[in-house]
Amino acid sequence: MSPPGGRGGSKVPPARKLLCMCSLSLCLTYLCYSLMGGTGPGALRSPLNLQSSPAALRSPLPLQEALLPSPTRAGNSSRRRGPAELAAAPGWPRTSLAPGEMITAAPSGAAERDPQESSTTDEELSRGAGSTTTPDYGEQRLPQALIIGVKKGGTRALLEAIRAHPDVRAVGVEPHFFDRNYEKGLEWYRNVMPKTLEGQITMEKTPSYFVTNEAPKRIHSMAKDTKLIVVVRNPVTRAISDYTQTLSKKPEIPTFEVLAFKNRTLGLIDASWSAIRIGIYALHLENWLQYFPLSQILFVSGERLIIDPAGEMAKVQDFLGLKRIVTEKHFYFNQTKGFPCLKKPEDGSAPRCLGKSKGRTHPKIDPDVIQRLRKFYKPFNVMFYQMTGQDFQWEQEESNK
Ligand SMILES: Nc1ncnc2c1ncn2[C@@H]1O[C@H](COP(=O)(O)OS(=O)(=O)O)[C@@H](OP(=O)(O)O)[C@H]1O
Repeated sequence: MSPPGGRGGSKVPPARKLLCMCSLSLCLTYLCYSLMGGTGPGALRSPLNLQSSPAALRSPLPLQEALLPSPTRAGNSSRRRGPAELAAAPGWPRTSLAPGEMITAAPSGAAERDPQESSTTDEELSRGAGSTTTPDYGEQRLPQALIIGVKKGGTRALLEAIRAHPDVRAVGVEPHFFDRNYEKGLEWYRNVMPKTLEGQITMEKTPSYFVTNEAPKRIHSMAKDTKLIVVVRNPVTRAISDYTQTLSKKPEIPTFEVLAFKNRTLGLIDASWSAIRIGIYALHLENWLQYFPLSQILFVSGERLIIDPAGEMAKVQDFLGLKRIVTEKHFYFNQTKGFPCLKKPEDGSAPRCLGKSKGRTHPKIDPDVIQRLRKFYKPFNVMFYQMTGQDFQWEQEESNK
């Protein structure tokens, strides 16, 4: 049985596909128009019934190209040979965490720091680079693979799991190079990276790259063969998670229900609110496809990363051309946390769950608002499935509730 998030999960007849592509192309155009202020900034009623909008007459985005059948993933056929081939130790990683990193040793309750919660400073970056997982040899290299999003998708869980691989070295903090720190230059970026041996992959994660307009071009100009990983999650749940994070820092903000609408009586969703906008994955992906072929982007299901972390990690390792070393043996389900955690490493340190800013309890949201948001996202989700060739089954997931 192929997993719900797996490639080729949706078979759509060509004629329907074309029809779907056309209507979704129009609705994406309308969305761009709306965001640019065509109907008031970010105000959207329903993308599908606005195809007669003047903006729909011109389609700025080469969607046909994006919707072509996807080629075979480049990474699958070119497995890397790193030091792990020679010394593949089963069990938990030889990697250790930097002081102050956000993964906590569960029983000790040690201080955690979530880089997403606060801006990363230069000082933190240089500390992070030197001490994450790196012995004091090798070279600092620019990353060959990036986790580019999405915010609240499960990016931290994915990074920590892939860091368990001996052929991967990653920065613990988020460098935000391609959005906030680009003017500092590539040498600054390289200096943020841990040292690696020949054959090891350097990685970082900064979830805001996925929604940064300039990021694809910038990454492409650094290295056009950079492998990109996007962890996606049901956009409605993602929006609530995003809101929950903001609420934890600013308890005085209005309710989710208030922020979600431009005009609640008219049912106008406020797509200019970042919590909503980030979840329009098709819109952002279109930007990446101007620079990178689909075969260079791996989409990981945030939902499956929780229910089957080893399954998703197999796909990630294949994509990166790595031997499958991170397997089910590395995970256990922690009942208290309610999430999978990394098993006790062989060096005797404690098992590792993500910190308390991951897996927060979400506030209860008015079911009508949730319903309205589902309707809002549905056409964009369908478009995203078409573009990626993967059905993430968010609609099915919702109808089961
Ligand atoms: N193993 C494990 N442990 C804890 N949490 C997990 C795990 N796997 C995925 N998740 C989900 O990750 C969500 C946070 O996503 P990110 O790490 O991308 O957030 S951030 O953008 O870096 O702030 C977080 O969202 P919330 O549940 O809304 O807090 C989790 O649902």
